[in-house]
Amino acid sequence: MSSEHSLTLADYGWDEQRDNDFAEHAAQGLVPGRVVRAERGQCDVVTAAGLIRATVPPDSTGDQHVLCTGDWAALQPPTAQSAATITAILDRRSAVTRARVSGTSVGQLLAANVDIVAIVVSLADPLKQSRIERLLALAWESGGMPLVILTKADQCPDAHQKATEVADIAPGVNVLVTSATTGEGIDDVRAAITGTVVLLGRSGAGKSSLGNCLLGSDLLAINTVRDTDGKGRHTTAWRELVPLPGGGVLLDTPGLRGVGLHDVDDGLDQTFAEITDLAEHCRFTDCAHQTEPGCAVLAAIEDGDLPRRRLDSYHRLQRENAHAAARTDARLRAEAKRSAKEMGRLRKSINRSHPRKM
Ligand SMILES: Nc1nc2c(ncn2[C@@H]2O[C@H](COP(=O)(O)OP(=O)(O)OP(=O)(O)O)[C@@H](O)[C@H]2O)c(=O)[nH]1
Ligand SMILES: [Zn+2]
Repeated sequence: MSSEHSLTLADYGWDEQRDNDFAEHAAQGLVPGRVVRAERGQCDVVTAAGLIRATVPPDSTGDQHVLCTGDWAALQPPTAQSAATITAILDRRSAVTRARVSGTSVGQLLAANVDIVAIVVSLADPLKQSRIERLLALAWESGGMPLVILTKADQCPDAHQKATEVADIAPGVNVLVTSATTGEGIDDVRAAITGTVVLLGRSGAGKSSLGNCLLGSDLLAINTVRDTDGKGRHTTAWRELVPLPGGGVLLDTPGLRGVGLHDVDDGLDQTFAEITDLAEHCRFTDCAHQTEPGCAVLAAIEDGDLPRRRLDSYHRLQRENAHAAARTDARLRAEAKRSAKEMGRLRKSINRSHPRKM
């Protein structure tokens, strides 16, 4: 009996509101589960009966359901004849999305239903403010609450000075100083975590080390999990979603190389909240804070109240975001051209292979 079986769905973040919302699915004999790892067409899901593997059929338009770690789903439970099947994805309360590295117009979902988006930054490396701002925009946009966790404090003589610098570019965001080596700040992180937390940061930032600290001795439970699909098979599954001993759930993403922005207008406004506030006092409501007369943002720079770098960074990220939006528009136009005939053919073939309404 592994410790896996003493866990309940509540340990994975299931709550009363979800339970209420699920009533209509439950009436159809479906069960809830949370995706701990998603692949194309298949995923590992934690249900009240343990971890199972489920298939993910195409949705009613023929597109693959885009499932992601952290999603809650309604499942048709497995039978002697067939594997479990995902029939619906429950409404996401939040979603972390980035532009795809390939530069296509569709965003890539990194994590779903996260309450805290923790940006992990190593103090052993020089601070890259714009990188933090970029991740903050992504975090704000997700609908989760951003948090900055500075790691490797033991490698940095002026860790708290650095924390102040980071706090200056992260209005409204809690900034914590930690070390996985000395244990500094780990309790602060525990105290700051509610619900599901995702760690975002570049490779080597110290995410795994931090995760290990938070997990304590339960870490080994990550890799060995019993497959309970009723067929008695035992498999080893790599999971990206793990309950923390003191409460909360850790969502582990693979190290991020490039993080392109995708549709983050609001996220940028929250990241640069002091600029957004100043902008309300510009003479023109559509002021771009470039050369306009009566610009309150430029006046603040002039007065030394706002660093020039902050505005430059804001403009740069806005431009990048606008480019991503233009790509999306181009894709939507191209999709609209797809012939009705093609769509009809697609639908027929789906109805044949999946007679049940999704
Ligand atoms: N001195 C010191 N080193 C640390 C600390 N945390 C992590 N490291 C080291 O930094 C390196 C990278 O740490 P990881 O935890 O693997 O980083 P990561 O962000 O998970 O990296 P990816 O898995 O590649 O995304 C390892 O050599 C760790 O031992 C710390 O608090 N202090
Ligand atoms: Zn202005």
